[in-house]
Amino acid sequence: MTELTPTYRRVLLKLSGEALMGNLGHGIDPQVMMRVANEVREIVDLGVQLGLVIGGGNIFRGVGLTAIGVDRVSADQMGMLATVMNALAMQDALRKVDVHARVMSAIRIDAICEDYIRRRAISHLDKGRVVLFAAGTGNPFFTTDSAASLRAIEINAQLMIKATKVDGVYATDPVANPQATRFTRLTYNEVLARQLGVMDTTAVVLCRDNKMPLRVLDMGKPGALLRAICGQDEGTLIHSEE
Ligand SMILES: Nc1ncnc2c1ncn2[C@@H]1O[C@H](COP(=O)(O)OP(=O)(O)OP(=O)(O)O)[C@@H](O)[C@H]1O
Ligand SMILES: O=c1ccn([C@@H]2O[C@H](COP(=O)(O)O)[C@@H](O)[C@H]2O)c(=O)[nH]1
Repeated sequence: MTELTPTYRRVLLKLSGEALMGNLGHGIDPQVMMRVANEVREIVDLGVQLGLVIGGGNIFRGVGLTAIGVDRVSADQMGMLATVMNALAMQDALRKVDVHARVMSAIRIDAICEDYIRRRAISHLDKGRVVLFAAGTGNPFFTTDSAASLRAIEINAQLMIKATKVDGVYATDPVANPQATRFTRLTYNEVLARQLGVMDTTAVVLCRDNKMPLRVLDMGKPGALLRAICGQDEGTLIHSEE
């Protein structure tokens, strides 16, 4: 077996909340959680500093709640709290596989986890702890993709990974159109011009303007994360113009 060497020293990984529920209709599938925790351990064991942002779509999404009459700001606050629950669950799963992890929340919930303070987050990363950035940006009307882009830039990550339910960026949504073709490489401007819906525009623009490379890959594919971190051609790479 060939030995894997990491290409990146510090990475921000965005995990799909929805993918955490596996085949369940809601919540967290413990098997999916433990599989991801083990993959994170492999990456940390290689000496890679890892920040995590987990979505909340397996519990609440603001837009879904407004559809049943919840005020948008309250709905988004519920969505952000859902991301805190996922982060706490992942912190626990990581502890079970002997990975030191700290949840840092953008909304103050200091009886449960630390507040997000950038310098403290970087200090945790330098000590080899995984930092779970919870509660998104702390503001309504955003998504965890935007939060992931923001944190990736703030911590000077060398790569952001969006691990999701599809194995890359396609010409059209592959869930709606199974014939769609996958890109191996794209620029952010191409993503915007073609209106490729894999990530919201705010997140795309933040990454583009701050030259943050992004790899989109399948969270359900064993070993995909490790291969991406070792610079292998996994999913789709999105980058700024050369
Ligand atoms: N051009 C495209 N290429 C790839 N996926 C696309 C495209 N357009 C839309 N999608 C959809 O984007 C989805 C991924 O983004 P989405 O924000 O919905 O999920 P997530 O961020 O992984 O989940 P969560 O919000 O729970 O964290 C895919 O499941 C896919 O159906
Ligand atoms: O900065 C943020 C991040 C998230 N939200 C709300 O949380 C849910 C869940 O996040 P997903 O990215 O959809 O998984 C989101 O729908 C928003 O309602 C937020 O308000 N601000």
